[in-house]
Amino acid sequence: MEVSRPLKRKHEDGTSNLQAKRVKLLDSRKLLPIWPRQKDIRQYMRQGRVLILSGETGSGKSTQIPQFLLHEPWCKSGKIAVTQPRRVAAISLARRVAEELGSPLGSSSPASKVGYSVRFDDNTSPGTRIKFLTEGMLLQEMLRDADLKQYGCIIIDEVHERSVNVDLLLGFLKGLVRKRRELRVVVMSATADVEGLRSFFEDISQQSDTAVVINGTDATAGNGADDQGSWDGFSDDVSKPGTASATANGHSQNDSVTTCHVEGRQYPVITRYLDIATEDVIAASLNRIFQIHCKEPMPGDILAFMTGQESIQSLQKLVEEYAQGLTSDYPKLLVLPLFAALPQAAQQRIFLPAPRNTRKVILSTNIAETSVTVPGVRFVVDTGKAKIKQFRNSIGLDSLLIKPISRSSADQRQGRAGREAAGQCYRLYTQQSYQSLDQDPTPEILRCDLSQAVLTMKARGVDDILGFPFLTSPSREALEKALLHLYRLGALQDDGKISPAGRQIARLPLTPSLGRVVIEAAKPEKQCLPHVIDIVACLSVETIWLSVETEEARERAQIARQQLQRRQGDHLTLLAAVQGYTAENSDRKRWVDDHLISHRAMRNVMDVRKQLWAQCLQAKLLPKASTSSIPTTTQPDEETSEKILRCFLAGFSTNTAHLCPDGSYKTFSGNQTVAIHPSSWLFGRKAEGIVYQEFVFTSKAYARNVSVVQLGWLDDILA
Ligand SMILES: Nc1ncnc2c1ncn2[C@@H]1O[C@H](COP(=O)(O)OP(=O)(O)OP(=O)(O)O)[C@@H](O)[C@H]1O
Repeated sequence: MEVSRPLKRKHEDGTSNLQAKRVKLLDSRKLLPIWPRQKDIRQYMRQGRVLILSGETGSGKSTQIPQFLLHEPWCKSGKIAVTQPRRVAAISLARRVAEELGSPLGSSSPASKVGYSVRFDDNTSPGTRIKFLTEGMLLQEMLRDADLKQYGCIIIDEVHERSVNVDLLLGFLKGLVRKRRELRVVVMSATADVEGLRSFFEDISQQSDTAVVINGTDATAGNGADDQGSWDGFSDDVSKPGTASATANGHSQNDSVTTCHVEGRQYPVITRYLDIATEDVIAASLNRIFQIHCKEPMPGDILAFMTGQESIQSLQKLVEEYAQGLTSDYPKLLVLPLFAALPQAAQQRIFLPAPRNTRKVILSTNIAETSVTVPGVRFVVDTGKAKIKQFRNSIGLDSLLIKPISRSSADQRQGRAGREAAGQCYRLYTQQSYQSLDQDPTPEILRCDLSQAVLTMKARGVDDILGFPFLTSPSREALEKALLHLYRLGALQDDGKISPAGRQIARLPLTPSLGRVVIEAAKPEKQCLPHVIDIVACLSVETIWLSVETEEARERAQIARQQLQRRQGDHLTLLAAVQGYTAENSDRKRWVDDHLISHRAMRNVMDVRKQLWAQCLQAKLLPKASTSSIPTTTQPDEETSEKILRCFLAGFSTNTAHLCPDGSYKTFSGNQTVAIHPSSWLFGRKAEGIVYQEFVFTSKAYARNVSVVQLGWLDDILA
């Protein structure tokens, strides 16, 4: 008794805190533009199986729709999946919806109703009813359960981004709603192409044997009035069932596809443009951040959209330097970077309130562009640019290019202000430039290498790739190229079906090329998987090396990193860095400082290394572990070094080049000139052949992460 009483009280306190928060948040939920539409939306979902929902940013789509549907009779036996393009949004939305429902989050309690699942982090409990997950994770789940039987409803959020994964999901879901008559699908965004989506789903009833139109009063649907349990009442402010308001363009009740538009945003956002265009967006951002900081009252955090990790880190340095020069009359500034390669814990810091008398300045890539509400943000600074993945036909590879964003991306960015109060958005480009932007981003499926997408389809039983129902069909040539690439990787058999190796690759959270490297390294004749995992983990972050800008810093780095550098190139140098770091047991911080390596990046590498190790154990690519900790790999001898590089060659045979008499390098496929990037250890050195991980375009075509290969090794592979 003595022991259990305090525990019980703690539990009760925890529950009552959650409930108090739920009640408090209910008042703000009722003010959202979507709130008065909930009865309509529930009604649409009883009558039809697919709802295409558009509504302004901040109207309440991502947080409210799953809650509106949770207690519907048709949803009782299934979970609700809500997909997000990025993990940062999936996690923050799950946290918010758990609070709004008065539920613990994820695996923290069996009573939790809300959880999330992102790459390397499944935070759900057996009681999870609403699961936020990245698009890639839902596709991964389809490997185990092709019909997604655990779900009664799939919500595809932010569909306008048109990632390859979203297009694949839409194609699979079109087939699934035909097959599973009880499944409901909601597709939503602030800037969705509603008509295109409606006609995509239009024929789900016509072509189906099983599709039936579900009547709003039949036993399957029920009227729901008694089914709400402890759900927060909605009947106070809603319109009558079935009454479509002027803005709702729901189709007839016999139609399986319904469209609905939710009008209005909660708070206004004033948008300002530059009068004269600027090229130097870093200087313009710096200027704007300090103008806001010095003129605008507190509270009011700033969210600035930059192109990538490098521009974020440069701007962070500048803002911090300038902030030191401000007098104590001004509030303090807390700069928080946000980009994909940042560890999850560091990403989540943006959601914490700023300390007293401090203004948060979040410098982000487009990962905060959609779905997220960053508490405290009143000002958005938009550079109008983003790094966009694009397939370069000339070299046959994907590369990241800095490009102007679309108008819908600009509107999404603007929508990050005005979520808790009125906001302002500063666009660092002219109004004319905004007008000339494309309305929507080009679907990724039209601009990227499709190998991963095709492998995803093959692994989920789609043999006729050309017959797959794509929302926008990629070219036949692009699909054939992907099929050929997968065939060369050994992921497809002669008959075009997926091979056993292809299945293993599809289960790894890696590109097919890197997956092939891992599979190769596990072969008995190679046996270098632990080394390869160390290297692949390093390649998952943008770079582990701290940037060195001045000549003096470069010389210092040269000396500091001398012990780690390997004449064979960057892959083995990265391996030496991981080995040095993991072998250092007393002071890793000092070790990274001594070698001019980013501690943050290295911690991230350790995280990915751990996850990859676990996945390889699960896939039986590694022998069962005798200990739970990952051993430090040994320095590879000459023979092992060759094996490691040959593994990379197996995955990246198309990323190879040979030395020409004039000292330049020409790619084997495409005969393009390519230079070794200055960040590479091989920069300025000569080798008869090279293999590289990626192409970067700045002033010219550069190969990054490069290693030496012997031309003889290539004969086997290119034959
Ligand atoms: N983590 C949070 N902290 C504070 N308020 C939040 C949070 N998440 C959501 N909200 C509130 O709920 C509102 C609705 O958010 P929600 O994400 O559901 O809108 P949305 O229509 O999906 O927006 P978008 O199209 O921009 O993704 C926000 O404007 C904000 O007021």
